[in-house]
Amino acid sequence: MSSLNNIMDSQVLQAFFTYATVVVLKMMLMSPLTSYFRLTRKVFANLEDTKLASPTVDKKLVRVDPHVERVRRCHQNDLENVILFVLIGLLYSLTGPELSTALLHFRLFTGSRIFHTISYVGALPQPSRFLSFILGLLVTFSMACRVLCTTVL
Ligand SMILES: N[C@@H](CCC(=O)N[C@@H](CS)C(=O)NCC(=O)O)C(=O)O
Repeated sequence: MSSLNNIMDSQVLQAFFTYATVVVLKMMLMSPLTSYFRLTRKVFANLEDTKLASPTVDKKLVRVDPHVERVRRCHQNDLENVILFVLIGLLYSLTGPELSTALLHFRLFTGSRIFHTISYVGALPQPSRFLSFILGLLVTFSMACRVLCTTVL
């Protein structure tokens, strides 16, 4: 129990919890954002959902809209990247990295995912989205290398 307390006292772990929560909260925002676009653009995924916008069930409201699909793809991309960051980041935090190095990793990843969302939802010109995606991927990769170096070597 006392070793668990020692682990929880780690500044790196506390920083990781903070940044992981920020990036997960950002990802959680994508669902309400999708709903916002569905309601304002009257675009629904299921027949029964159309009643949210029209008094009767309306088949015409079940359709695909480019704006809704853009937000959905952005959410999907978060799922492909944020979950890996949370998993690898936790292992990385347990390897005892320098606080400054760990903070650099966590901040770069969080910033890259926020910028990825802005560039995707805002349809900014490429390579803005690509660069933010690759930065986040490299950060996760760097943390994974540290985990493997600590455990294998
Ligand atoms: N699953 C992704 C893998 C590659 C990736 O994540 N690329 C970034 C930078 S171009 C992206 O934002 N892809 C758009 C997307 O996932 O919808 C894809 O199909 O594009």
